[in-house]
Amino acid sequence: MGSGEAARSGAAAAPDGQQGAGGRGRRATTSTYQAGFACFVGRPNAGKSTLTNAIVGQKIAITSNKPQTTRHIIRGVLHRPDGQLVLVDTPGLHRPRTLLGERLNDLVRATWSEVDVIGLCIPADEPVGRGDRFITGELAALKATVLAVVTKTDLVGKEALAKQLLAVSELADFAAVVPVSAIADHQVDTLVDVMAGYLPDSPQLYPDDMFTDEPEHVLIGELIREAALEGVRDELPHSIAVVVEEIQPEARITRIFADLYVERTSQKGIVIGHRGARLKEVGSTARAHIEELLGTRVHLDLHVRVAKDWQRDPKQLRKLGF
Ligand SMILES: Nc1nc2c(ncn2[C@@H]2O[C@H](COP(=O)(O)OP(=O)(O)OP(=O)(O)O)[C@@H](O)[C@H]2O)c(=O)[nH]1
Repeated sequence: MGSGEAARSGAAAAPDGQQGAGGRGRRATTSTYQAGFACFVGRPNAGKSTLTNAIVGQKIAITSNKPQTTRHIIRGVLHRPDGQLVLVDTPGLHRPRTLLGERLNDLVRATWSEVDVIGLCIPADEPVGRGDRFITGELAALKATVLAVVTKTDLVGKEALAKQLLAVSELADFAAVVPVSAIADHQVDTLVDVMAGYLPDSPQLYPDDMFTDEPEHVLIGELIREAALEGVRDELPHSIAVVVEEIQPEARITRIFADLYVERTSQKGIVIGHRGARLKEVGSTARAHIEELLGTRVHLDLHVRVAKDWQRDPKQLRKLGF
């Protein structure tokens, strides 16, 4: 798979240094600088966002226990003395039912074709299934090196994990199969080492102090959306979009004006809550996270608006940034 390295499998199989010189995705045998792009793919809920966060060590991608909450591509830059691993976060590939679904799939494929290393995430606690086979097939034609990452290993015992590693390694000729638990912080560093080993020789891609190249307003929008979804995911799983209209930095405070879009008037009530209690809570939760992100005090002005059936309307989708 990928650039044709010898296939490796087995727990935490690391790429070795004996695979010849040069070429994309080859491990350098010297102390050269390696940098490149990587992403995690996998079925919804496989643990991609949680793993990305664990690696970058910053709350940049939104996670939830409901599928398909990751919408924007968010990069995290991991700085190492010998290189840079740039993580790109993608939504899950899924059967498109709406225009939003189709756009998301296009976005996913576009990302896949631009990265050097892809980690296919398969949870340790769920059997390898049709979805995993489908994604594996889609990955086969790419130039990237593909690793399998068996996620959530804290949820299973040793024996079940061994079986899962075997089942996963039988799916395809992965460059490596790495078991990992982002939540228990088990093997996360090993995974990074393995991924970094497949990056091409390259000059530094981003300055040392850069952790993400996502525009501030997108990150802020994600933090607001995450806060707004808290507790109402069952009622409105994919019906909330956020547009940050204005960010005004002042001497001691940053003023942020944002609109929260729902699809129907009935949903507006859910988001606002009794006498505005929920919206107030959403505002203070989001504000705390934004203050952390920006390192300043924040005044957050939230408005809830209805954009009828925005998921199906191309004009609305464009306006909402899709
Ligand atoms: N126990 C355990 N749970 C995990 C681990 N990693 C992720 N989870 C949980 O699995 C659920 C899904 O995780 P996400 O990181 O949102 O999954 P995702 O693949 O990004 O999901 P989509 O955005 O839907 O594609 C969340 O409830 C996480 O808390 C892990 O290592 N151990």
